[in-house]
Amino acid sequence: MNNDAAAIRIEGLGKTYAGGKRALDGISLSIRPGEFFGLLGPNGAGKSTLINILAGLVTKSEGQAEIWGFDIDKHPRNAKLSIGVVPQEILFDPFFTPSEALEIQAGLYGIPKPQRRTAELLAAMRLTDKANAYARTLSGGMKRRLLVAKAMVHSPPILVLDEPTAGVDIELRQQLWAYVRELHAAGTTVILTTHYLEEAEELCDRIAIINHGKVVADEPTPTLLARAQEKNVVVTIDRDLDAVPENICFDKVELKGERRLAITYRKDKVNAGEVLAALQRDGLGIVDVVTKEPDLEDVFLSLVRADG
Ligand SMILES: Nc1ncnc2c1ncn2[C@@H]1O[C@H](COP(=O)(O)OP(=O)(O)OP(=O)(O)O)[C@@H](O)[C@H]1O
Repeated sequence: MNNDAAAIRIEGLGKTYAGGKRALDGISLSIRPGEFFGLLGPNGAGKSTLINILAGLVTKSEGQAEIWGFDIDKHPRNAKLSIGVVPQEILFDPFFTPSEALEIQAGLYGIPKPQRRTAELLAAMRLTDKANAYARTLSGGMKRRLLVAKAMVHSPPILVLDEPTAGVDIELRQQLWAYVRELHAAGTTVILTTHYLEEAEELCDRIAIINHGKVVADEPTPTLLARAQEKNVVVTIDRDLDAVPENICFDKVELKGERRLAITYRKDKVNAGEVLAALQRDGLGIVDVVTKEPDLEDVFLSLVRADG
């Protein structure tokens, strides 16, 4: 790879499935080497289609994609060697053991026996005890870990995780992230699709949001968070209220107990001072104010809503 090359470069990528469904509609993205990149979007946004094109499992309809500097059409073999994908679905041959599954996978990539990492990957995924157990006897979490190990047999510089923690319990999720973080710290570029927004917020340096097959945001995580337009404040006032005060400053206001108002306002339209002044104009004294920083969920919803 050239020094200036992106880990992944996607230009005008489109996919129309047989039957006419337009799953990707002109996606362009550039992911830097070493980045921890989050790909978010509602169900059906096109995330898996995008990943499956990169993995060589789905053919694109138009556009270009390069993996580690290798065009997926011109250099499919090198492109494939540069990426490891942990798929969403757990699919294994139930009669192979984890050890065999990793050996077979390494064989598919043409990795000579002495260079295989089977024992090391099993240990990293805490599967050494299960090395010789049939895959069908593994728990859901163990199967998930085996998928990560399978994606790493050829030591790819890029690891893609397609919703790896869906249905995975918290403890296991944390183990999985600890390992992925280790890989990332060692230089692996990580791309993660997830529905768990707090997970993306915690792990990813940069996040792209796709909706209806288009990129609606692609920014460093803090910038994206700052873009949330909805702000929430909870104001405690000095008297009991039996009705909610209406004001054009507020987008939404809810009574939380007798003296607490949860107010949502758009920070591009008003500031907190104006919101509080509006309450004071109604004759309400302000005892306390608590503000909540927007989380990714807020940003995500406001962007997806803006996009229609
Ligand atoms: N093989 C296929 N044939 C026809 N349509 C498909 C096929 N695979 C996906 N689609 C459609 O393309 C759109 C994008 O699907 P995709 O699986 O890429 O979305 P996603 O963002 O990964 O969603 P999810 O989070 O639910 O996995 C959806 O409308 C889906 O129904």
